[in-house]
Amino acid sequence: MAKIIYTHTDEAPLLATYSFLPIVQAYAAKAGVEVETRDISLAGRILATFPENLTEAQRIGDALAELGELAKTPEANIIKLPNISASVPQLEGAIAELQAQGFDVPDYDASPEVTARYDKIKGSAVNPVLREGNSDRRAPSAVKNYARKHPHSMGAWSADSKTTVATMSDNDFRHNEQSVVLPADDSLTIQLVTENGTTALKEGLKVLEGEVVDSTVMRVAELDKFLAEQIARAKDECVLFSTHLKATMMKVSDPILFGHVVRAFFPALFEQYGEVLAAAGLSPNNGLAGIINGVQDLPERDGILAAIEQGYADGPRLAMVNSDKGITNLHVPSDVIVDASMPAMIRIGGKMWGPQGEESDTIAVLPDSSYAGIYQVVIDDCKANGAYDPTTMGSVPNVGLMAQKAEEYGSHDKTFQIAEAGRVEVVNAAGEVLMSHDVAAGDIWRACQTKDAPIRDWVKLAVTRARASNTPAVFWLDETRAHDRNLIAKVNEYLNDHDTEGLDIRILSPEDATQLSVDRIRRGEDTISVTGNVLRDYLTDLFPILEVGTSAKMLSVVPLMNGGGLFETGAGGSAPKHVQQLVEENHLRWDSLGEFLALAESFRHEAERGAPSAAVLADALDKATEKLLDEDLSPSRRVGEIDNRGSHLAIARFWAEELAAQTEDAALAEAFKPVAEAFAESGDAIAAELIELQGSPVELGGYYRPDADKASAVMRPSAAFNEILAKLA
Ligand SMILES: NC(=O)C1=CN([C@@H]2O[C@H](COP(=O)(O)OP(=O)(O)OC[C@H]3O[C@@H](n4cnc5c(N)ncnc54)[C@H](OP(=O)(O)O)[C@@H]3O)[C@@H](O)[C@H]2O)C=CC1
Ligand SMILES: O=C(O)CCC(=O)C(=O)O
Ligand SMILES: [Mg+2]
Repeated sequence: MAKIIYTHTDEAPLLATYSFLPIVQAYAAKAGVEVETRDISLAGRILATFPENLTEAQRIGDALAELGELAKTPEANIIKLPNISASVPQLEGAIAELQAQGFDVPDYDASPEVTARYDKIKGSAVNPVLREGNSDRRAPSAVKNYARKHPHSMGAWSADSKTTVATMSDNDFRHNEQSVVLPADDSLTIQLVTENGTTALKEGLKVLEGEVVDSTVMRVAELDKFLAEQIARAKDECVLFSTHLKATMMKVSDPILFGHVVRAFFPALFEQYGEVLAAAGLSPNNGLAGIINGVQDLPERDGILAAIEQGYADGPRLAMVNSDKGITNLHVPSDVIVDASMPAMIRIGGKMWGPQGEESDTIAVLPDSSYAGIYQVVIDDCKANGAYDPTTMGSVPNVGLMAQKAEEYGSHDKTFQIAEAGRVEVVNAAGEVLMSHDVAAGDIWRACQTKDAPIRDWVKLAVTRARASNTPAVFWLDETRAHDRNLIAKVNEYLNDHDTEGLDIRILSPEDATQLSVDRIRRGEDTISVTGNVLRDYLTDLFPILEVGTSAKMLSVVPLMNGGGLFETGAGGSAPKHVQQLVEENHLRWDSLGEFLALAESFRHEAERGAPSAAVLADALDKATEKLLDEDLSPSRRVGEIDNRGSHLAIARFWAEELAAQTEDAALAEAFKPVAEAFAESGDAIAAELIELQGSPVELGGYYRPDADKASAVMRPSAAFNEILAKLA
């Protein structure tokens, strides 16, 4: 039997799964397609890591490792929902919850060995394992048409907006980059050479012929100087200070950068109490909230809290995550994540929220300048020409290089905070020094690898998409960056392997590519962005959020390099604030459009492998999705209106109608006739019921690991709806 794996993840997408998966399983079974789940949630991954701490009954297998292997085989057909890439505060929260639920998992800092095991679960630990292919993310035409007909709100931009991006002009990752292309398979050593001797930071790093390896360093003395300047500048210019990092995906480097921002904002706190905080194990890398919670029992508590208050008083106004609750940009490193936070700011006219809940211009600090410039181009364009118009604007789909832990994605085990001044060298097996950087104590040094096969595959995917959509494609590569120069040479070479006759394919720096793309979207023209991994992440939130209001509506396909398919649902994350709304008022505004789009592609993939009924399911689902968009039945943000469950009802109903009406597969039509009839009879009443039940708090029995029965009861509250699905059993 054909088999699709549907991932069990976290937060809002997990809750949506409790409602949607039973529908999918019931419908797919009729077409001979089995849909199984695998638990890759943060809680599940923690439990799978510590079997020896659990009872026999509590143990679960390592589903991520299993799917990682599956992704390398032609059999793979995986639907991947967004999952938590946990920061340390999130990881500690999940551990505490599991302990309270009776799982005897150790504390994060129980021992260095335990911390090392947890660090493998931390941050972006799922996506790089499953993404054994490059990425193809775009807004399908039904979604673009919907946005043109029902434009989302866009804040106004004013020419005198003081919002700006601040980034380093030297001494950062971008400016210190060195890059080599390996002439043959090799084994590398990364070593720190100091006056006291040589220490290996990493040995036996296997590399393949044609692989691009780069290394770089962020010099923290210069970083601190830069941050102090930006804090003073925000105060002078009376704008909010905000910082936008990726402490989740860039799990080693970016929490350290975040910690520097916290220190820079509260200099007196760290000058006076730095040692006390360090002795109490409280690191600024994990945010202000951890420090405030952690000092409650210390004798220095009052002085420390006063120093924090003094920091707020002395500094500029800080951008807020939740001004009602006093949660600032610096409270938790995973609250403000650059890919989603910068577009959200741009969408509302270059504003963030200040301490009094006021909308305000901001200096957006992105310390490393590798990619920060693209946002300044967009901001300048909006200042000059006003906000974009979703009813007329073109689209910027993306072809992203990410397979086999390409570029920054794979840097985690090659990122080091330098203990002692000296020189970091990358040395090959023959003892030759390939790259070398002088470093000071505290500097952040990192290396990245990009294998040749994924680069070839990426170029091919770009040409394929340019041809299929008859759209110009731009490689966003910067000839003043060492890594990008190596990539440009490869792109030029590999383009020769393809028929590019009549295609418009260019290579431009990220800033020039942004300018070209925004000029074209204003004219209603589309431009494919072909980018490395970080820009893939940034652009697949930026353009969708501007074009269609959210990255939830993206089709996000990963053609796996060994022939399987990974179908991601949307391009956004797990939207923690949606869970809060469900718990408080029983309304889930998660939009499952990404799931609908991914599922159709996954069925199609199954059909190509010999399950013809799956193609019928796919086509009917796509038609149902179009109808759902047409009739505006996506979840509303407000309680008392259609939510995630109501939109699942709509998709189930339209999908059944389409299946009953089609003539390609008589058995399927027959099977779905009674279902369509049942929906015709009671669908409207169920829709009303799903709205009426909203308004009061609900109990899920856990945040990271909700109780399955409780979550299912909340997400499948309509007996009438459940009975209709039961007809298919
Ligand atoms: N692929 C993956 O696995 C990814 C995982 N993540 C993880 O997700 C978590 C949250 O990250 P964050 O940066 O806040 O990003 P999110 O995308 O989760 O949230 C940002 C905002 O995007 C909007 N949004 C995104 N998806 C949907 C959807 N399906 N339905 C409705 N609205 C949506 C919401 O905006 P609004 O409420 O304004 O409508 C939401 O508040 C983190 O743990 C992060 O690590 C992040 C990105 C990708
Ligand atoms: O892997 C992650 O942490 C986030 C990934 C992400 O944001 C994306 O793929 O768009
Ligand atoms: Mg992203």
